[in-house]
Amino acid sequence: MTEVLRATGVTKRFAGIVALNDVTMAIDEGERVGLIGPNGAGKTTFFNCLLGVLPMDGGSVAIAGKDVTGVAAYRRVRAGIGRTFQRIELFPDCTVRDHLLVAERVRRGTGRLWKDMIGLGRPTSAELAQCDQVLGLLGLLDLADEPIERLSLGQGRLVEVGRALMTEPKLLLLDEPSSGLDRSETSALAKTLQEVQREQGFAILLVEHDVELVTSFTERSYVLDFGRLIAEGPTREVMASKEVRDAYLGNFEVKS
Ligand SMILES: Nc1ncnc2c1ncn2[C@@H]1O[C@H](COP(=O)(O)OP(=O)(O)OP(=O)(O)O)[C@@H](O)[C@H]1O
Repeated sequence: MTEVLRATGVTKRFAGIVALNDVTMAIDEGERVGLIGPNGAGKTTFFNCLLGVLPMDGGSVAIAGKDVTGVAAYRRVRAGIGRTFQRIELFPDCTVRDHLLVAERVRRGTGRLWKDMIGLGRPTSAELAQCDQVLGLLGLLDLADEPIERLSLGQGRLVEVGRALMTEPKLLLLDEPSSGLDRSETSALAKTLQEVQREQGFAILLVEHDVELVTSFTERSYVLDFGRLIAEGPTREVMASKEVRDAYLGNFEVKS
């Protein structure tokens, strides 16, 4: 198995708070792994350290065997890490296809802002083909020319996933994809994600408060509490452990 992530001893402080304390995690290609813990445990901070959005105070990060500690975020994307956002970070007037095309240019490093600004930055046929392939995988092809503002929240989440897939990640970080979705929208999103993930073979690290989704979607989980890893192992065993239940299960949102 090839490792897509090895994070070792990741430590992050904000003023007096130790948000991450010596966190170590490894993920193999194609694995679906959960990262869970109560509010303020450090999950988003960990994502941001992996992505290079936040500098770390200690530790190292390797993506697909390449040490990216201290490396800029866009270079980490090219090394194989992708993400979706908890809050949908989309531009309401732009079409679904436009959102994906922008991401493709980030990966290739062919962002041509000056050309885009004077209308010369038309997408190439290869860019359009890749975009339509990803839209097809996610069942969004019929919506390609729709402005984002016409989409449901669930469809918007899939566009976020599509945008991340355009960078061809080996590891996709999903930040609370079920947030704001009802049970049936969450199940539909999970089903599509699972199908696409199986077909494409990338690994997923999922931050999620929805216990049902984490339990059904991930094989293994890590549990953070006050910035420390307090448990790791097969998700069902982790969820059943007393230490984990004591730490935070009372805070979990179980959707009916
Ligand atoms: N930019 C920041 N400045 C200061 N403190 C921060 C900053 N970002 C996070 N923290 C603190 O670091 C700790 C971890 O926060 P983080 O957002 O990573 O937790 P989380 O597990 O993602 O929580 P949630 O489930 O609520 O999203 C918290 O105590 C938080 O207040």
